[in-house]
Amino acid sequence: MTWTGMFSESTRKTTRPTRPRYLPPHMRSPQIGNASFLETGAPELTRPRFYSPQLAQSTRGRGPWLTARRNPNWEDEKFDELEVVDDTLEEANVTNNLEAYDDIPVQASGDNIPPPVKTFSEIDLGDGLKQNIRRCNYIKPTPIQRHAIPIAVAGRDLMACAQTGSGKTAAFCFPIISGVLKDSLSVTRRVGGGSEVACPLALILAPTRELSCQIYEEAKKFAYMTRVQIAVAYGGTSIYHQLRRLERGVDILVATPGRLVDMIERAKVSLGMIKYLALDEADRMLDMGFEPQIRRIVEQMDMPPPGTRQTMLFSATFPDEIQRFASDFLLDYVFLAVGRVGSSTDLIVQRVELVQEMDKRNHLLNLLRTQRSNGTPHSKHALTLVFVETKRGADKLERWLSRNGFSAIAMHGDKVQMEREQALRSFKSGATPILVATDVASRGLDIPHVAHVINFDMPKNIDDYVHRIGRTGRAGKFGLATAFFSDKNLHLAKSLAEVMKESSQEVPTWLIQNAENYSASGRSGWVRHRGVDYGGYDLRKDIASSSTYNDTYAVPAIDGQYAPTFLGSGGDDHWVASDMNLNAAAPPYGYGSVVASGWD
Ligand SMILES: Nc1ncnc2c1ncn2[C@@H]1O[C@H](COP(=O)(O)OP(=O)(O)OP(=O)(O)O)[C@@H](O)[C@H]1O
Repeated sequence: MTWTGMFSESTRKTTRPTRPRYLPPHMRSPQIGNASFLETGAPELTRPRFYSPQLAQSTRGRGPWLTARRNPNWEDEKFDELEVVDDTLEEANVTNNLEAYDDIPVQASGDNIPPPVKTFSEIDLGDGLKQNIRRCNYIKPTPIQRHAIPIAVAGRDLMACAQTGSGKTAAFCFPIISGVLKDSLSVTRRVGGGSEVACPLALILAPTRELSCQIYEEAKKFAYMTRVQIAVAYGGTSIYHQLRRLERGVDILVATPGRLVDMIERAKVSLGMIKYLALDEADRMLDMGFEPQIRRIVEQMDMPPPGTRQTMLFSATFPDEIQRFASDFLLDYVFLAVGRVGSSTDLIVQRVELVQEMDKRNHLLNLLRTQRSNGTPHSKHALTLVFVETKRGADKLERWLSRNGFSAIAMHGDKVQMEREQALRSFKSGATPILVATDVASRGLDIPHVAHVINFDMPKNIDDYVHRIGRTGRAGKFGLATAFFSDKNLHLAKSLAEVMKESSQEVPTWLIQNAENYSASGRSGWVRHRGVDYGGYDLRKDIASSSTYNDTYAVPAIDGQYAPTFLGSGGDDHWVASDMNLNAAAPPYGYGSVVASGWD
């Protein structure tokens, strides 16, 4: 029986035949070709290669689509009984274009790397989890999942980089859930003096409240009916309810660092039993903002040391200095880079426009008007995410847009948590199709139907740019990203041009010119490490050049289809984009690494 067959059978058995079938986010109505709605030269995008007419047919006209929701009675929640919202989209094109990632190069380094798999069924994940993977309609693993899951299931520490929207959440959730299932299931353990202390086996840390909620929701789906207990702890909301929940026992705790430290200090959570530690957006978690808290949690509370616990770090970007920090938390780890990491996928059409600060608002209005007249004005599914630099700027732009006939809502760190959640809900549902946000929304959020990301203000660095635009073009779908580039952003010209070039985007001549002028003026701008400052590069290779350390191994072939290619042997072969010769073809990947193509 095929997976699809089994899935249909299980839905037939449901006791609520009138309820629509659960559809995971990536199977819901996509914005195919919505990057072509701008008149001003946006490339026509073609229908994804893996479009399924059968699925589209079977869902057409059914009306409601399903979305996950937070349910306080989580224990009673049924996988196929999640909240239903009305979907007015006539043509419910259902896509699964994950084949878009097929040709992505993969670099793995470390000792004795477990080989990748081609299917989920090749890995011993446990029946319950496998059934949920089918329920989620994850037919085949994405490249990061193909490589990372076997490494993690083998118990290895892992530092993994993969492009935004390519499925990293499942890549760390599956091994954790499967590991917890294999360990005897925990309940709240009583420690000392009769006080109730929750002792989770796994801890997943994320930088924002919204992202921790999202991971929690995902993990709950993956762990549905497995008896694995999952809870979430994040700030800005009542700690009392979260503590009550923990008292009922927890195996996997998803948390933001601040709230977790609070709970540990109140002796409500102990990390003494942790076997699995995952840091999502790991580079953000270890940068200057979070590093002291993370160090405290990982090194100064009662968490078992590296070697006793398994540690997994995931992000789309991994700057050198963060890798240096991170290696303190890891033991004999595998470094995995899927794709030329940090470069965004060519699923995202990137446009950059030269706009002076004072003209930005009018420029935005024109852009949105054009979008409205060319696009699908009555569809609430073409969502636009506008990034600004400051919280005040977000509020002001929200008001300006509303005054000018565009329904917009702001989200930033000065809003209370309820307002933040409300803004996100309103945006996700399409009720307010424009979200004006600060970087609080730049990382990890998986919002279906984000068709257009506009960098109204450019971010401080190119990593943030990559994460921001990664809110569109996810799970193989197409997206559009527009950047307003002003005099204030000259330091970003070079790295922006490089990111665009590497994602096969057309780089405007004026941008290249600006980058050259900036370099010529003696200022270095955003300096990239060997052409990959924003992306993934195993730092241990630097050690290798000054010692006998040799850490790069071929990724083993699968059925002869997976022929690794050796692309060079040292730093000299690397493409260094410093001369700004951006039109010269850069080697696709390098770093003296052994690379292999995507997953088939
Ligand atoms: N194997 C799969 N098959 C189908 N869909 C998948 C698969 N893996 C992940 N997805 C879907 O892809 C989308 C993106 O996944 P996810 O949010 O994990 O990306 P990510 O790599 O963590 O992105 P970011 O870097 O922005 O955090 C989600 O909607 C998820 O449900």
